[in-house]
This record gives sequence, C-alpha cells and structure tokens, in this order.
Amino acid sequence: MSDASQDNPIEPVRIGLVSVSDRASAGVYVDKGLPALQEWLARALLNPITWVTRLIPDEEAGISAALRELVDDEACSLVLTTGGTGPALRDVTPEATLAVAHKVMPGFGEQMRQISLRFVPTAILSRQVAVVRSQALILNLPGQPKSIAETLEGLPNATPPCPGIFAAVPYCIDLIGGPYLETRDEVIKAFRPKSAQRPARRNPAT
Ligand SMILES: Nc1ncnc2c1ncn2[C@@H]1O[C@H](COP(=O)(O)OP(=O)(O)OP(=O)(O)O)[C@@H](O)[C@H]1O
Ligand SMILES: Nc1nc2c(c(=O)[nH]1)N[C@H]1C(S)=C(S)[C@@H](COP(=O)(O)O)O[C@H]1N2
Repeated sequence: MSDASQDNPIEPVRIGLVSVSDRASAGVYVDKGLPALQEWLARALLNPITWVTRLIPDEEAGISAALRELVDDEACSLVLTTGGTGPALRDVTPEATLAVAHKVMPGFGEQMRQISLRFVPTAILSRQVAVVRSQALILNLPGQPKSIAETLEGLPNATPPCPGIFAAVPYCIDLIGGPYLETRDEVIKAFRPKSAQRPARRNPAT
C-alpha cells in the first residue's frame, strides 16, 4: 500500500532557541525558558529537530549577535526567543530582533498579544515582534515560561476560539524557502492553502 511518508520523508529542521534573562544567565535561577521551548516544539513537530540554544543576558548587541549567528552560521530556519519583551529598562529583545530584520512580520505580534490577553491583562505590556532574516523566521515570546505554550498553541477550543500563532509558522517557512514543517494536529494544526499542502501522513509518529 502506498504511503506518502515513503515518497516524502519528513524533512529535518534546525531550530534556534534563545533565552534572554539576566538572572537565569547569571545562575540566580534555573532557566526554564529553553526547556519549555524544546518541550513544546518537540511535542508539536513531526520533523527531526536539531537544536541550537543560547542562554544570554538582556544586552541588545549580544542578542542581535546571537540571532545573526543562529541564522547566518547555524542555518536555523526558525528561531524563537523568550524574555525581555516588556517595558523595563533592560527589556530590549524586540529592538535586538528588529536590528537583524530583513522583513518585519507585524501579524505575529498582533496575534500573540490577542492570545495572551485571554490569559493576562498585562499581555499588552509585551512588545514582542517577529521578523524574517534570510530564510529564517525569528519570533519573540515573553519571558514567563508558561507564556510559551500559551502563545504558540492559543485557545483553539475556547468560545470564541483563538488560534495559536504556530498555525501560521509552517507556511511562513515554506514561503521563505525553509523545510516543510509538519505538526501533530492534536497540539497545533498547521494551516496551509490547499495548493501548498502535501499529502497527509497516515500514521504520524507519536
Ligand atoms: N529564563 C527564565 N527561566 C525561568 N523563569 C523566568 C525566565 N525568564 C523569566 N522568568 C520568569 O518570568 C518573569 C518575567 O520575565 P522577564 O523577562 O520580565 O524577566 P525579568 O524580570 O526581566 O528578569 P530576568 O531577565 O532576570 O529573567 C521573571 O520575573 C521570572 O519569574
Ligand atoms: N501568554 C502570556 N503573555 C504574557 C504574559 C503571560 O504570563 N502569559 N506576561 C505578560 C507580562 S506580565 C509582561 S511584563 C510582558 C513582557 O514580558 P517579558 O519582559 O518577560 O518578555 O509579557 C506579557 N505577556
């Protein structure tokens, strides 16, 4: 019996993760950002993932340098940051991200704040942005570790539903020439126009 998975092996993806935290990077507390990002992405994606991780303080130049390195040298197709998106003096992740942008993708920030407002009224304090640099999508997430799953997954079963931003990530990465990302529908259902869809897999690995 033919199976799409035999003709189309799942493409590997390189993902960069950057936890921006003065205290976690100094060892004052244990970093929960990188584990939370890895846990959610490993659950959501069927693709084999190579992780490239960084735990760094809230310094604009250092954050921009890490983002350039992950995209330009490490060939990551997707980079997620956590932390440093608020209004505090040392919160500079959005500025550092915009400094390496080739294109700004405002829809992600708009949707992320809409989702987060369903969880906390202080969602509007996050200045998170998303940008494209070369063939990579870079997304800022807030520092609170629980906000990672909240933002990526949304509240698809709530009334009214609130789609998670990750639903739009695979098609965005298609459009910028990255690997074909495949998700587990029970975690997040990727949306692609019909013309961009490959045949569904019958037995996605669990
Ligand atoms: N990497 C992390 N690991 C664990 N908890 C974190 C991390 N980053 C943030 N938090 C938690 O989420 C809260 C809000 O995050 P925020 O990015 O505003 O941190 P912050 O107050 O600027 O401090 P820092 O940069 O030292 O983590 C923090 O006060 C902390 O309780
Ligand atoms: N989903 C979600 N979004 C959230 C939060 C949260 O707990 N969950 N915290 C908010 C708060 S309190 C702040 S100050 C901003 C900025 O957080 P950051 O500086 O840690 O990035 O994110 C906001 N967005």
